[in-house]
Amino acid sequence: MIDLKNKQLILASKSPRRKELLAGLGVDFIIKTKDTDESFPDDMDPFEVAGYLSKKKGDAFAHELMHDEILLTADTVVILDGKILNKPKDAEEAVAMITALSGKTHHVVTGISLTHARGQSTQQDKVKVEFAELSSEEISYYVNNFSPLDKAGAYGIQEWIGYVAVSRIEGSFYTVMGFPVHLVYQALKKLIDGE
Ligand SMILES: Cc1cn([C@H]2C[C@H](O)[C@@H](COP(=O)(O)OP(=O)(O)OP(=O)(O)O)O2)c(=O)[nH]c1=O
Repeated sequence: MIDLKNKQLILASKSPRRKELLAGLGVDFIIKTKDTDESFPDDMDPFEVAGYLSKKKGDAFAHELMHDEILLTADTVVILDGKILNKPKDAEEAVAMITALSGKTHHVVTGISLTHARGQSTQQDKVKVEFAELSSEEISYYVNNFSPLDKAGAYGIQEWIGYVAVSRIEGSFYTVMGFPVHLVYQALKKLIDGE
């Protein structure tokens, strides 16, 4: 459905979920990765951080882009009580994060950026997620049997914990998973059609 018109789409992400979801859109792309600094200003509104970091990931590649290349970058943050929960550094922190999310409502924001020779566009999508109360046995089971360490907020909605804990979401499931496919589709179409 999206004709890239001889443009080369590059997904700059190490996330297997982003690769899988972009492939599902039916566009051809290649993957390039690089470690980028994911720091942000202390006084930044937490709800602006995902867009800011997706742009920053794009900026890290901007000087290397050829004129026919479009670079796609993304970032996901989990926000609980006005504070960002990053990726946990170990199992103990993962347990603490999920315990904090248990029985409460949080937000997940994913930002996406398209960077190309003529500029850059960034958008964000915000989702409200309600978690049921989880027992400490359930939390330990998840942390010991799945991979919370590469996920913002220490959970993957697409995994076991998503089945048992997520009682309600307002917004796109895919945004929580780290890739708002509907926004990517619209942004790519707009960029290609606008030329
Ligand atoms: C909340 C949530 C996050 N996640 C993932 C999505 C992201 O991969 C990760 C958040 O980390 P990010 O820093 O957004 O991305 P990343 O470092 O994994 O990948 P990149 O190379 O693109 O920078 O958490 C899920 O898979 N499911 C979920 O339910």
